[in-house]
Amino acid sequence: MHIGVLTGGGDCPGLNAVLRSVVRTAEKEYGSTVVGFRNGWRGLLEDDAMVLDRPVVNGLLTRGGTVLGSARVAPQKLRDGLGRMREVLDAHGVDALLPIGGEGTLTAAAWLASEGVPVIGIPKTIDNDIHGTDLTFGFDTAVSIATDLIDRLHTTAESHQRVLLVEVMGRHAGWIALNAGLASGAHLTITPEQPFDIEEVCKLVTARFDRGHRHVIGVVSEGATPLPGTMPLRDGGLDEFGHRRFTGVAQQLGEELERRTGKEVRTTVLGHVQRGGTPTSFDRVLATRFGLHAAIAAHEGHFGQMVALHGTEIGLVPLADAVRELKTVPKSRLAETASFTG
Ligand SMILES: Nc1ncnc2c1ncn2[C@@H]1O[C@H](COP(=O)(O)OP(=O)(O)OP(=O)(O)O)[C@@H](O)[C@H]1O
Ligand SMILES: O=P(O)(O)OC[C@H]1O[C@](O)(CO)[C@@H](O)[C@@H]1O
Ligand SMILES: [Mg+2]
Repeated sequence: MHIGVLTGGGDCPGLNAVLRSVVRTAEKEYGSTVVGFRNGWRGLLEDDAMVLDRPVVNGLLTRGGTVLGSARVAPQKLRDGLGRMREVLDAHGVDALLPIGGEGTLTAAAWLASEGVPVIGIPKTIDNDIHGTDLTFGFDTAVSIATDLIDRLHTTAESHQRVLLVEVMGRHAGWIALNAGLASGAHLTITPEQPFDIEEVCKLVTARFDRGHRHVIGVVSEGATPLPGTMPLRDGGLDEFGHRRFTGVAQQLGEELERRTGKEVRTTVLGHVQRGGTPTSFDRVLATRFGLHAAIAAHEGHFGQMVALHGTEIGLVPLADAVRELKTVPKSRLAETASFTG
């Protein structure tokens, strides 16, 4: 069998580990071969391919990023390019395509599957917002990095009796904020799932200083929004791929908080450091198991499916189900943070 792979969307720790795992399994267990398409779907449209064999993937287990490169392509371009993508897959003799990506890449994969292309999806994203799988690889690394950095902010916040707000990634889902907030003992966590009330935030901050505490740490998802009518948030419009352009919610919240409470506020935006560097051992293992099971599923012909973590086991779920909606943080998980707020 000849397997095609590509990595789409934002890069994330563990992508290279998946590539290594797919190649090792395909070659060693089945005597199969693997071709990689560069820069996500663009590589398939432009026939930009590279051989992926064991010498190429040696040493990739611990390396962040993706040796295949990643890119975003306007969905309409993909839809217009279906014929071209089929030609390229045929020209390479690809029997199964394994797209590795977030909800966007997997939505494209589900659509290709519905058009009869033999596809098996592999879920990746630091955001952990893919349905049908308990976790995606990259998430554990992102939470670990964010936790470590927030830990470091506690000391400065205390020394200066400041409010320190930390903006973490999370466009639609607050998983990183929730977990990094709990792990680092944050006093306040704000996620996209629950619009915040600036009045409540001010009360929490004032009450904490009144109780004699010397600092406040707040974790804010980049996609958080204020309750309508409570405070303004600049509108950045949409980018060419239809994603909302962020304008720095934590910074704007911080300015408003400082104005209303008189407390000194500083904001740190963690940004892409959350996606960089080597994956944690957890993500190395999850990525390796996803790659292994996707290669097995390809050889068994389970097309139109996505590999997924269920408890401790790796299973398969229909791609169409996985991309129907995003997995956001449920109210019950948000409620769990109540005891640690303030
Ligand atoms: N609705 C869609 N239909 C077809 N293709 C899509 C669709 N949404 C996204 N894609 C394709 O998938 C690519 C990657 O999507 P996106 O930029 O949302 O990243 P992702 O895979 O969701 O990863 P992440 O969100 O973790 O960065 C897009 O550039 C586009 O080519
Ligand atoms: O790297 P870019 O294109 O700025 O994308 C950033 C987005 O990608 C992610 O890191 C992964 O989906 C999001 O958390 C973030 O909103
Ligand atoms: Mg996405």
